Amino acid sequence: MILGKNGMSKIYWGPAHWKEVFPVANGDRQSPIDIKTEETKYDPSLRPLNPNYDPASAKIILNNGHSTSVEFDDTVNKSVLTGGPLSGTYRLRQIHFHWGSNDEAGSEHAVDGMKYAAELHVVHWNAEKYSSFVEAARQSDGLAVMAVFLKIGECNPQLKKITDRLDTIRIKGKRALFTNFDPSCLLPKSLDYWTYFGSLTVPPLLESVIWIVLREPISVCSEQLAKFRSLLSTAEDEVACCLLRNYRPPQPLKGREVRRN
Ligand SMILES: CCc1c(F)c(F)c(S(N)(=O)=O)c(F)c1F
Ligand SMILES: [Zn+2]
Repeated sequence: MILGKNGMSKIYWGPAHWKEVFPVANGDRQSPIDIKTEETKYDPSLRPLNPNYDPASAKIILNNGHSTSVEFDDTVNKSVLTGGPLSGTYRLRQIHFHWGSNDEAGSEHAVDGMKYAAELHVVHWNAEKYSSFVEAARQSDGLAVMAVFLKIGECNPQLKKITDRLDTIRIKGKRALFTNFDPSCLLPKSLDYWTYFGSLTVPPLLESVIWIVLREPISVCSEQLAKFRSLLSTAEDEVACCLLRNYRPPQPLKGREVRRN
């Protein structure tokens, strides 16, 4: 672990320093990206997305200091994603969010330079080819992440199930039971998408993600976003610091193609 002069791991110094610890940060398939809609390519071979989730798979909601996530039981093929650009069955692992310090920015991906207020990531791994999430995360086709934009507007009643629990996991490391939840309730009406080959947007930035970015946003209101910002990035024994923003800026496309269905 490389520690800076302030005793903090360089990872916590933010995206500009990640390349010092993870050289892949300057790789050829980094995420997120700014999607230039005019340059996306229609691909007739792309199939409809087929998310199939069992609400009983939901287990816990937690604050890991970098985001809040809902973790699912991924020991069996109970909640899976198939179709779209994917070959085979990808098992649901967790969902988490990215947001900013105000409503003007917060999403990781951008569309023609425009950022949304926040972004939901639904993380899956290729359980057909690999025996664990950790192994899959090291393979070029190991992970599939569905990204959903959150646009400022009406309060979102489905998101309320999550934002109402955030005050019980304010401190980094806190977790709470969270079951009977089907993340499909957070998907927009249309499952039309853009897809491209990319990476984790958080360290270790592994280039193992097939990104599936839904074109239609869901709504979120300012009061709901304020609850995400009141989460703490610090643990019990540390000076409290709010998790005000946790998005990585767009990375160079490096010649990659973005396809659409
Ligand atoms: C469970 C570990 C994990 C991922 F697998 C992942 F894909 C992403 S992200 N932002 O690229 O979707 C995370 F932020 C993350 F923490
Ligand atoms: Zn993410």
